[in-house]
Amino acid sequence: MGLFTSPIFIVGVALTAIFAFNIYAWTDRRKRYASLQAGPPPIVASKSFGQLYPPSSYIPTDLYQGLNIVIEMFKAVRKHRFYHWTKEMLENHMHTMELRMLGTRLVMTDDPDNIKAIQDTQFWAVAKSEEQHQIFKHILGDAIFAMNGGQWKREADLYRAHMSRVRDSDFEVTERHILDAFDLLAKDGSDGFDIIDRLQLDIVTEIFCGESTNSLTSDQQPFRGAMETLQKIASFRQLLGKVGVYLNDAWIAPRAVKFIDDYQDAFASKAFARTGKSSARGSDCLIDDLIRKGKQREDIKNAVTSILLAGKDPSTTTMAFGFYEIARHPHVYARMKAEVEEHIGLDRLPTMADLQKLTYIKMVIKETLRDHHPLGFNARVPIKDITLPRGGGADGRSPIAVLKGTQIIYGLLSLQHRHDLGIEDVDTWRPERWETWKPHSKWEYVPFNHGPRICIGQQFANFQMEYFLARLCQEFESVVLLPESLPQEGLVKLELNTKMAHPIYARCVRRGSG
Ligand code: HEM
Repeated sequence: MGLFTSPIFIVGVALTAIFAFNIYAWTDRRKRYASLQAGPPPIVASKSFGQLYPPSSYIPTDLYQGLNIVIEMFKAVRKHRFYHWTKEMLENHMHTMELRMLGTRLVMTDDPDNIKAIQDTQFWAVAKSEEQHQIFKHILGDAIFAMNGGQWKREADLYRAHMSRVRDSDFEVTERHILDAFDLLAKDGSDGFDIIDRLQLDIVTEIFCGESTNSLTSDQQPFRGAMETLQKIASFRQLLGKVGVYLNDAWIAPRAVKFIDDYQDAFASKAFARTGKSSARGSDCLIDDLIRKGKQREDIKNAVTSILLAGKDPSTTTMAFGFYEIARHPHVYARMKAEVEEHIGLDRLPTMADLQKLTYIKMVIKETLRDHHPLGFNARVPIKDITLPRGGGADGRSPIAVLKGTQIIYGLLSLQHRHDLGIEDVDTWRPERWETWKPHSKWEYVPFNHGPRICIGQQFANFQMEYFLARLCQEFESVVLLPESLPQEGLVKLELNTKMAHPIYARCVRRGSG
């Protein structure tokens, strides 16, 4: 065996190359920090969270550093305590910190000034990352959620025309599916989360994709099952950072990938068939409109699952947590019922003008969005070296540098639970707070985003949630949580959004039945 082929030589060369690369990367980063006149935020170093590496003494050992953090993170996710885990770290690191895990560096923050910079003042300097795009490819594809720049703006304009308002026909569609949902809710032992999720799926498929899935009237839920599998895998891949990008959903769940592909295909085929007929140019739903605007088959397939996720998941989570809280707080439900009886009565369906008068129900929704933010976290990547206003210096109030390509994760759930921002009983669900309280700044309450990338469906979502709660009050005398429901305060299941960790078993008694 020659010198150049001996294992010791090869290992030696590899180690020297890794070392040289690390030194180069380290020197480069120091230069860039110097030109931005700011350093990285505190770096999370150990299990105790208390120790920090001052940025200046940073040792170039990215590859293995952070293994302990990765292990802790997965333990927290398994116990549905990822949110607690990040919140504790953020509190111990002045609300902005750097995590180094398996070769990935990410900045995490729940500082309102940083969130303002990301969503508004430095909006064009940050983007949705290519890594996220790859990880969520089978769910979100190349549609609006993955787009950036001019392409995103054009797509958002197309969506806005359909999603930013409520049409008269939306009332009829919503009511029809709500009646199916109420039949299931009236049965003891059913899971409120499951019913609300099916309700939202049926409504959104009908309104935006032209045909309802009618999952409430079927025992088979293959689409929801496949989507849940892919969302779980994507969330897992996301936690693995760069390593996760190289995994492939099809290796882990080939059947779910195939099912979703076929499902998108079926929707696209029907939509092209509808819009292709010269006599009837399809319906006025979003999907048909996208085809009329020239979108190709692959765009339509991507749009189907994006629309379903955007239109269903956050509303489901909010409505389900709202339902859970109402079932635990009978005095809240009593006040909601009184409001509906006063402004609408029991004999007719709510109109848009009626919904505007339901100020207490609006508070119930606002409080649910505060206490149980349905997205929980969000992410962006700078497309050039930038500074964010907070997180540096001894008190965390000086700017920090975030280099191009670094993942920035911002915590919305933890932002809305910050004790130090002056919110009384911050961890208590209390709709009445909204009678006298409002956030100091709009950047302390961010359920729908602010800035250019604000939720396009905000008005539609509020309509759906208000209508559902008003109809619940008209239909059911009482909604009471059953003892078999496990407590789920602060627990969240990470599946792209922050879903409920456990089913909600409640007894819903119809008016006049008892
Ligand atoms: C409680 C319910 C909802 C909440 C809290 C919510 C929240 C959000 C948030 C925070 C974003 C920004 C995502 C990002 O920055 O990556 C977003 C985007 C979006 N939402 Fe919603 N959403 C809700 C319901 C809906 C509904 C019902 C629809 C459809 C009718 C919808 C359509 C969209 C769309 C299309 C986007 C993409 C906007 C873009 O990237 O420009 N949302 N939503």
